Amino acid sequence: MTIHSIGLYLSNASNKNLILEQIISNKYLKDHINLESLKGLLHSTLTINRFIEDEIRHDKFPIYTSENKSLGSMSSGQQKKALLDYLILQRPDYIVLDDVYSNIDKATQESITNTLSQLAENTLLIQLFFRKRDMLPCIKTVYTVDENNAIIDVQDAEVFKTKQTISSTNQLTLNFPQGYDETHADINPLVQLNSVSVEYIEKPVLNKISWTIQKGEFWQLVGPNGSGKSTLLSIIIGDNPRGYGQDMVLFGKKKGSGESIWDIKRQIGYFTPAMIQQFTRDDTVENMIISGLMDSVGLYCKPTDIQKDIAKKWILMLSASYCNKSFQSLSIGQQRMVMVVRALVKHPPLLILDEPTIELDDENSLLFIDMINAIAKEKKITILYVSHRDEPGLKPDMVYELIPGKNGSTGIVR
Ligand SMILES: Nc1ncnc2c1ncn2[C@@H]1O[C@H](COP(=O)(O)OP(=O)(O)OP(=O)(O)O)[C@@H](O)[C@H]1O
Repeated sequence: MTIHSIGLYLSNASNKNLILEQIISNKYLKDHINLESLKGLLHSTLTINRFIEDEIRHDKFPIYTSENKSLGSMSSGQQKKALLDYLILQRPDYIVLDDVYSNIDKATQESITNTLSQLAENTLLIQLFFRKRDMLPCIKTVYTVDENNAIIDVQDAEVFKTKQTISSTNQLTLNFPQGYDETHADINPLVQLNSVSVEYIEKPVLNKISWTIQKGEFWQLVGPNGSGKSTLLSIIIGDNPRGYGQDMVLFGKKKGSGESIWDIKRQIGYFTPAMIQQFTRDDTVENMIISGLMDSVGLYCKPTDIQKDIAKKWILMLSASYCNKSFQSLSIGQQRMVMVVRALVKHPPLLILDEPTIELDDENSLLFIDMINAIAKEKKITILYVSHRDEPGLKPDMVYELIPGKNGSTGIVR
């Protein structure tokens, strides 16, 4: 039997989780392929989260590597790779791949492409993807899904590839509310790390990292999976106890000189896509932005008129159409723009964006990149951007690269 792998090209308006559920229960694709009585497995962060819950609750560790004895102790890219290896060993009839390349470094992406191309010879692959360039070469047929989760087009993959991809308009002009950077005009450098080394139990991760981040710079932090990018961010943000005792000057204060974790957090606007899952209440865009002034998830006290006024100015900067809208009613791309504004509203000198374009579709990622470029152009807020993806159109001033080694990763500026 010849097996033809298929791709589902989604936009952010479609309900991916519902589609995944319906594929596995043989409802979604039943007019096209019969999956009944076939053994199917799901490669997704949803599956990773379920395995990690099992590790915590039931002490079960079926997925491990020579380096990591549990999924929970792996970096996000390592988790996705380890899950894929594990699923392949289960010899399923088909695997549903949910945004398979996100969080994965470039070298691993290549090896995954090769592995899946071979696997596709005798296993059905069903790939869900948001970005056209993410389509696996072994995909033969592409189903385009609309905002109501309906399949609106079935095309040969070669024909699909030739369809024009949306290109950036670069039309976004942002008029930032006045004085948004007043409170931190004279702090420079913002971050100075002097020979910072970090290890987890007997496992060196960072090796003598020295890095200075000046006001107004736009940095991209890169490095392969497991090289320590998240660890380095958590040291700067103040979320990692291994930051204590390190030689660092953060926002003009030497680490250990009596600063509180909140002193540091006040200076940083932080956004990573996983944060959106914490905001389940149907809040207005205005309340979401005001909650950024308080560093809280949701709003627990009545906002003052001044706070409402500040939020309004920021909403108008994005678009008047966001006024009085509920956050949940926005597209994912719009939600992410609101989340960046939420991170900016307290006037942080430093904005950290951790894999911000994951799961954004072609259109929304362009919108998002336009916004980051507009913020960077102002040169008022320092940006630290972490991503494995080269986004055409995104132009960081400098790149800090972590290079893994036996004693942990070292860093170079390039
Ligand atoms: N809690 C932990 N216990 C043990 N090891 C850990 C823990 N957290 C991270 N590590 C290890 O530290 C290393 C660096 O992980 P980190 O998440 O910082 O990497 P990363 O560069 O962000 O990776 P990715 O690109 O996959 O997100 C990895 O090898 C990981 O296994």
